[in-house]
Amino acid sequence: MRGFGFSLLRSSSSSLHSSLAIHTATRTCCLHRGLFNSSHNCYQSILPGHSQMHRKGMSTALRQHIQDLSGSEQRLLDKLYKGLVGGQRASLAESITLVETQHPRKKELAQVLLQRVLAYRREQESHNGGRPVAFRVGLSGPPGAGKSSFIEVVGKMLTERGHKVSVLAVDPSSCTTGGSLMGDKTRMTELSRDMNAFIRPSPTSGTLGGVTRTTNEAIVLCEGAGYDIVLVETVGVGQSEFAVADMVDMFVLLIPPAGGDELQGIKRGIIERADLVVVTKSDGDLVVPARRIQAEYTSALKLLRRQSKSWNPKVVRASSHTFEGIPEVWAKMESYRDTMSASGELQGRRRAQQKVWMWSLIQENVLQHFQNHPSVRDALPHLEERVTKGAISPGLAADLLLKAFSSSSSSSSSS
Ligand SMILES: Nc1nc2c(ncn2[C@@H]2O[C@H](COP(=O)(O)OP(=O)(O)OP(=O)(O)O)[C@@H](O)[C@H]2O)c(=O)[nH]1
Repeated sequence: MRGFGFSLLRSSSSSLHSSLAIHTATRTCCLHRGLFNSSHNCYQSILPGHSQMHRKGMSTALRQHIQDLSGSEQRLLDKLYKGLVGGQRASLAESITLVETQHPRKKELAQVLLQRVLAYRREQESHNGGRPVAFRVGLSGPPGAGKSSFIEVVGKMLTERGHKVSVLAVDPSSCTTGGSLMGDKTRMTELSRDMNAFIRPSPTSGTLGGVTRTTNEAIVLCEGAGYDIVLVETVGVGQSEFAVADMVDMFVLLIPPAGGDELQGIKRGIIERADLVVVTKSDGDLVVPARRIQAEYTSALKLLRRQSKSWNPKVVRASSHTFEGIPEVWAKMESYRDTMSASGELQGRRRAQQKVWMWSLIQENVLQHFQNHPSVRDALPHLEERVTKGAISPGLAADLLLKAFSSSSSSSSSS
């Protein structure tokens, strides 16, 4: 029910828009309301696949969107959609740029495109016996763990085997500092030249919530463009690895064969989320420490609560330099996918992720509306100053701001 989940999700944020009376009745808002006011059946009516939709005519909800589009907007979306489902990389890149935009109208256009891609992907899934068309793998590890080297060799191996691989890199540093932990050097040089691979860094600004949304949406677009393996990479810093773990089928932790200090940054919580731990750089002099780390993590994992009824997390060693262990790592990943899919847990995980995604969107939107609300903006500098001087407590300041927000929201919505 992915398409349904997504439609509902957009409508939730839309309902917030209107109920909080943040937006006036602009054309943009009409697009939102068109979707929000549509009946439950309208959401379901966008579920039929692409060709079915064309046979029966477009769904009401989607048609409502399309009526509000100008001719040039419609042409742009048609061009992007056709290029994307036709597997054109340029169209995929342009579509991801559209979902990353901050421009309100373009954001709306991105949602129309996503609805169409979701409907198309559902059709693909139904041809696939209801099974997901792509395998989503999250990869995380401390800086220098060997992530890009690993993705490069695994990605090359997979494209040689006939897969289409996309790599989405989520860089948490871009959210806080505007800098980049991952983007400053050339990464995955060979894979980036491979015509069956698509590599895309996360946007360089915005909140983690924003990056989470755009990464989730980029995954949908990559799958629509025919990429059957989607790798989502992140550095093990901040909360981004938890966000990534919440958007993939399998979460893989990459650990270098380093001493205790270097491993201290690895959070216990994230080890619990790992379905597979790969000890990297297991070659030459590093084989001995790699074996030690493998043994340590194997015993540590035994003490942790099991996440799945059908899969026990494993710890393996691999070297991107010698290629030793790389095919075995992929074999473990396939075995995970098959086991979890057969038990239905994979599908269950995806369903649960839809809810997490919805709430992260709501959080992002509500906070943004709150911060942009005129009454909040007016009161904020003064209250912040009083809080920092210790004149009032943070709790009281928060209460006053929330009161200013809710009283003027309710008066504007009742007028
Ligand atoms: N010996 C050995 N060195 C490796 C291997 N894989 C990566 N390295 C080295 O480890 C260093 C870091 O590798 P990267 O692949 O850039 O690691 P990363 O995790 O992507 O690093 P960030 O981009 O900083 O997050 C480089 O100097 C690599 O040459 C390996 O399999 N064996």
